[in-house]
Amino acid sequence: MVLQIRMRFVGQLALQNYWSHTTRGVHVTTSARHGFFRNNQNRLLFEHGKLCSLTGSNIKYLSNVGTGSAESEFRPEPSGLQLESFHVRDMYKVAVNAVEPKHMVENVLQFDKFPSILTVKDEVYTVDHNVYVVGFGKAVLGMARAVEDVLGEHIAGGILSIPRGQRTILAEKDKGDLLLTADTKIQVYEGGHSSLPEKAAHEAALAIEQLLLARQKQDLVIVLTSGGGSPLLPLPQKPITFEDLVAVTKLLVRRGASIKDLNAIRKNFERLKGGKMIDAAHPAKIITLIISDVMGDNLSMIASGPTVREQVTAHQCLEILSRFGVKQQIPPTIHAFLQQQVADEESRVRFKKPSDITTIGGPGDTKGPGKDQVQNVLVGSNAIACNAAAERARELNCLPYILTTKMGGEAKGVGAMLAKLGMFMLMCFDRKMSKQTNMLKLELDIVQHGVTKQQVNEIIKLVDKALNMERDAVIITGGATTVNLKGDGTGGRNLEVALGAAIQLQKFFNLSKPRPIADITILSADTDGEDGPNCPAAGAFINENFVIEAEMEGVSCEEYLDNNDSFGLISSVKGGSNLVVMRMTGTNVMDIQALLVRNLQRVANQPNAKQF
Ligand SMILES: Nc1ncnc2c1ncn2[C@@H]1O[C@H](COP(=O)(O)OP(=O)(O)O)[C@@H](O)[C@H]1O
Ligand SMILES: O=C(O)[C@H](O)COP(=O)(O)O
Repeated sequence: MVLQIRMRFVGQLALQNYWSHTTRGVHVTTSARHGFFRNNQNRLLFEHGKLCSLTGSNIKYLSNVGTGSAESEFRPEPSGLQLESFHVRDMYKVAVNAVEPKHMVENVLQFDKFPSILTVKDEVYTVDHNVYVVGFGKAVLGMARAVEDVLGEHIAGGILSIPRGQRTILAEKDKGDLLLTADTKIQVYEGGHSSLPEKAAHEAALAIEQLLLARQKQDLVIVLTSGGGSPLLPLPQKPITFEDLVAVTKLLVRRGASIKDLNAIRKNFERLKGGKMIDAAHPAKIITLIISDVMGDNLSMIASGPTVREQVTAHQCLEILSRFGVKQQIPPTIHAFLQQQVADEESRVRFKKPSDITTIGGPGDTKGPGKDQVQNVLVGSNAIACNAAAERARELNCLPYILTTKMGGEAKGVGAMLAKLGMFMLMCFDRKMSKQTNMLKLELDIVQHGVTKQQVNEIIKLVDKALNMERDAVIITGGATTVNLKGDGTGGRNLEVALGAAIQLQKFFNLSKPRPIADITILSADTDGEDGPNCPAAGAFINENFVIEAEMEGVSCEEYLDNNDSFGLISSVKGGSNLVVMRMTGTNVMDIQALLVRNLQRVANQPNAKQF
């Protein structure tokens, strides 16, 4: 059977072509150096005059690559996009659904109506129209709705500080179950959409402080915290002003400060963070329900630990400001605030024994006020999302391996590492390839990036198993990378991970002659649905062809990356079809990466491979 396909030229290509598809394969003649053909269903990609990839509604996998001739195998595919991209996106979406805030909170609240007893893990509370709810973060709206559903009329009041536009977006996405009830007693402030605090969030923080200061012994305060809570609760210590707080945050964010460093600063400079909320609510009891967006789920870090006591010293803050080279640029009020603290700390050390300087309620404190007043409960984390992604991978006939839920480091470097890992796995699938590329060097690079030797061995075993079981292999990672901002483009860390991966894959493919047949797909996306400020995408997925595809459209990945314009680039390639667009999800457990490496031998062995 011969299939004739009408094609149109894309880009400035001078191609002479003849393409027929028979039971045995695809035959191509081309004078193109680079380029691709595309019609509605099919895409042919050339590099250096050679056919290097073919994707389409029912054509994939070339077993012999070279100018003029190639064989293909039959495989059904949805709507012209590669199946792997559907798989990795599916894993990501299932992961996000698994950490939807409402059911995570419902899991830990057990309420007996008669006689009005609330049980949270091992703690028991008497409830009688005495519950106040405060919350700040990207996931607290759905969390508050769960509290409303469980405690109903017993809620006497409350205040939430959430990202701007979140209610509208969730309503538009048909996520009414994450919105508050019609007769809610909880007031909502919307403001802030990034690490930088905004005025509306400051007003929310002032209102929350007022609500807490008015609490009595018989009251129960439920504090809902989730990632993104820190910038949604800005309340500076005097004499620091709100504007000063914005200024110092801006300086640190631009220098690529991690959330750990930012939050250390916030705990010292602000009056509801680092456990200070316990004092504000005293003598009421507090239950804090937490969805984690920090690696390792350290509760004092999430939303800057409002109910977890930790004192950050002036010296620690000065070290952070120096490390990022911004010490000379901080506003004078902050300078004065820190100098005063240094003087206080020094006089305390001079006049007291070391055993006396333990912070009351801090680590090691057993008798400070508020010790029994607060119950901090972790209800959701990145690990839950990664496990769900792995489970989905199994359902999709892949063998998954969760490499880490603490993936940190510079975004594009992490992308490059994932690409190297993908190449390494490809060679494990097909040892012949290791003759073309130095496998040992790849392994060393991966280990240098923090993957342990034991993990490498486990990945090798995973690939062996995938070969035996005729499955594809998937590596799942979770965490949050950082970006050292230099340019003024639009983007986010996940888009930079994807671009870093694409560039690294292209380097391999340029070096390896002939160009290897590979199928490596890498997705990186933020579970909150928005990757970076003003970025309409959650992340992106790429494969080994992405850089060439970008070049075909006249754009250079490196240039865009240098300007931190990862969104600008990926949205302009193939109409942005590599973007993962979610809009706000109403949850936030950092990011997810999925690296899918196809077992090409499995595909070659498929019974329907020769149906065409
Ligand atoms: N143009 C950009 N390209 C890449 N990353 C960016 C860009 N602008 C900001 N970022 C990064 O985005 C991060 C903030 O993202 P955001 O979505 O606001 O917060 P969250 O960490 O809660 O997801 C910061 O780490 C910042 O360095
Ligand atoms: O933008 C930020 O600074 C982070 O989202 C902060 O996260 P956090 O609210 O957990 O501190």
